[in-house]
Amino acid sequence: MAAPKNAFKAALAEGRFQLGLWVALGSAYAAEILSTSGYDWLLIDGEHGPNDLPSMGAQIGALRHAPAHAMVRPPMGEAWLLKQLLDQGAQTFLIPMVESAAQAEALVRALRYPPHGIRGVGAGLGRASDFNRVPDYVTTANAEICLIVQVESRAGLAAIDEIAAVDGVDGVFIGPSDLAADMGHLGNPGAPEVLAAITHAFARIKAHGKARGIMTVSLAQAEVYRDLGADFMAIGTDVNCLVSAVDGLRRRFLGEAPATGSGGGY
Ligand SMILES: O=C(O)C(=O)C[C@H](O)[C@@H](O)CO
Repeated sequence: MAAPKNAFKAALAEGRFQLGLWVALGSAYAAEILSTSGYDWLLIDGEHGPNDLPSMGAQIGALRHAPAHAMVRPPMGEAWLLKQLLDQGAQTFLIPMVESAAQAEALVRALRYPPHGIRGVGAGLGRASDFNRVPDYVTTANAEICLIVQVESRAGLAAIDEIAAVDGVDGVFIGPSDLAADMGHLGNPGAPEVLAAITHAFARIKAHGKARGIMTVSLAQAEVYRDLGADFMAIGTDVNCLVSAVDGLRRRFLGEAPATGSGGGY
């Protein structure tokens, strides 16, 4: 009996587009509610959501047997935290603020057992091995790890080829909000200069045979990114959907005009 198959990683390898949703409420209950909404993946946001290891672990558990695959974003790509999240059962990681091949190589090693990495052996205590009920977990886990690195700065763009070329990086996710901020377009991820940078980045990622990822809360922008060749994309967040639904409900009942705009530029 082996480590669970990573359906998201397999889909990317087969070129099947994967539709996602950002999950930042920090609630396992909310994650479970969303897990059967038809999205291929849900991003458990430990960078901007009110999350810690226990809350991320609970959300990983809520998605364990769900149709939607759990993608986990830690606040930063620290090996000690990745080790804990791996043992909690996470198999797909989105690591923010990657700006060099050396950083990407260190992440590859942090997510794998020796001899291919430095992951400490202790999954027998965790959900990853079904609490030590999977006898072949440690010898099969490496193959089911999916590493997505975030490029979201000018420095990261300058190193996009070296980063995408790293063996063990399965995909590169462009963070439009932080990239826009670093490019001088804070709050305006749709700026033409940012779109041009994303277009270039996608071409380079594709040239290295890696998956292209991105997120937006604008359906119009999502069409643009899809046409650019996004292989996996989040098209909204649980927080925004909750706010717009409940605020809109009250306005409609009271006959008020709908809210204008889609909120800030993150
Ligand atoms: O830079 C970006 O854009 C991202 O990385 C996504 C944002 O962090 C997230 O806040 C979207 O809600």
